[in-house]
Amino acid sequence: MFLIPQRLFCQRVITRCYSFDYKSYIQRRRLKLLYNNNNTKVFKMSTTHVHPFKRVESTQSIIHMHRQPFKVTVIGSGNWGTTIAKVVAENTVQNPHLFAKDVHMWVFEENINGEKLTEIINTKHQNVKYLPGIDLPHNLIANPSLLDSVKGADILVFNVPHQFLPKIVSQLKGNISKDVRAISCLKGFEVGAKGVQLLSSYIKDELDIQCGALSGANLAPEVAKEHWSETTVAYQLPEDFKGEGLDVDHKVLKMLFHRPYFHVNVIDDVAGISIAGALKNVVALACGFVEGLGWGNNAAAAIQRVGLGEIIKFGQMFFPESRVETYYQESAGVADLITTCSGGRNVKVAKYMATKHVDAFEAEKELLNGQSAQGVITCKEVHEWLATCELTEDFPLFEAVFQIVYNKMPMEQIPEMIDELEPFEVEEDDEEEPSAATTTVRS
Ligand SMILES: NC(=O)c1ccc[n+]([C@@H]2O[C@H](COP(=O)([O-])OP(=O)(O)OC[C@H]3O[C@@H](n4cnc5c(N)ncnc54)[C@H](O)[C@@H]3O)[C@@H](O)[C@H]2O)c1
Ligand SMILES: O=P(O)(O)OC[C@H](O)CO
Repeated sequence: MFLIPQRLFCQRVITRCYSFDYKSYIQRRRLKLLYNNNNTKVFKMSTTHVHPFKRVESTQSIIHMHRQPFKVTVIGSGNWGTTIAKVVAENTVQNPHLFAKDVHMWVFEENINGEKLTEIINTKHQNVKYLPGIDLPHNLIANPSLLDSVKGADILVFNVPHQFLPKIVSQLKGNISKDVRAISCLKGFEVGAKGVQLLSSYIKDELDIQCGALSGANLAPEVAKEHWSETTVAYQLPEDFKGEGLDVDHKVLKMLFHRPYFHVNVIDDVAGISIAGALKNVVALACGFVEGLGWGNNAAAAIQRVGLGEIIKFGQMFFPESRVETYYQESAGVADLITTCSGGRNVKVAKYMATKHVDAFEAEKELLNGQSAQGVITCKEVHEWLATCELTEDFPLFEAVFQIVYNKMPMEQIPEMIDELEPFEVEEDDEEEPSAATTTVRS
């Protein structure tokens, strides 16, 4: 009696989800109705590969029949916060078996010509200040109350400029169940008593919830206009993972963020994607300086080459769990460095500093209408951490950016500041009298 309607329902869902996506066919799995430990019916994926030109079930077929749909809240409503909220709200409508339709977006309330920004978003369905001209789904609800917006949420998507995170987290402390799962879309670090911390680790430690990250080559205005791009989501299953169909896992996250115009790859390397995302903003400032000086593409490429080296070195030194492959294989790695250095806000701010002879804060204020160039804060945090470790000389580009932004060091001196003065060892001739085994010289 029970199985018949359930099968019919299942077939209807599968029919809706047919796809002809050739590229990802090898990742697809046939849907199987299995029994879990509690003898409840759940759907799992078998390892059978499906022919690319046959109709296949997409990952949308992952259904759980015994759990309420996940309720999702986006914390933040800036340029990227609103864009990701749009992506998420589009997916919750299309996957009602998996997600609750309505997505709350916490908005730091402000008045726009006498009207509240939340009211404008909820009536005109546009964020006129931070993402003008983009229509938002009607199931995206702007909420000015942080605590009300997270009430009953199963998944929190953090997306604010990282300087505001500590205050938000302190307000949430004690008001969040430890079963909640989170994804941080922020790019930056937290530098404090615990040393240099990933923002996902900071959220995890402060709120006692599992937290992954989303990062990629994603200029928000392009994603908002639904121009194709890729991103990387990284998430590790928590120790108290409740099981497939019952808890957030890689498949659920793919369904939450993947759109036809926003292709998601889900991996485990939270540290790798977070380090790349935070530090590329510092490199982008240096890129903006040389571009603003009119030095052209060769100089910009040199900055990116040195910058990538320092990003990888930073990761290896302070987050040995991060994987070097992530930096060149994932959208969150070198691809993000390239896109940010081509057209991001950090590069714009730095170019403006070079051409208008203003400081970073003035440039940000004059150019960005309340948005944030995160490299300005990150270069200071990185400097503070490296100074604590007495390692500033090992990261000459990061240090040069800090000195230019905070100590008025002339940006024209970048080439000298980042010149690689690596010591190298010269073998003594075997036949000569033994003296010191090696001599250290500088190039
Ligand atoms: N914009 C992009 O293209 C992009 C893309 C990928 C990642 N990111 C990252 O996403 C994160 C969020 O960036 P964004 O572009 O959404 O923000 P943004 O730069 O547009 O910043 C504006 C936001 O900050 C909020 N704000 C201002 N004062 C505040 C306060 N006192 N407390 C709390 N919030 C306040 C504003 O209300 C607004 O929502 C950043 O770490 C950024 O690096 C941005
Ligand atoms: O505009 P930026 O410089 O903050 O960069 C935006 C994104 O991080 C690019 O992926």
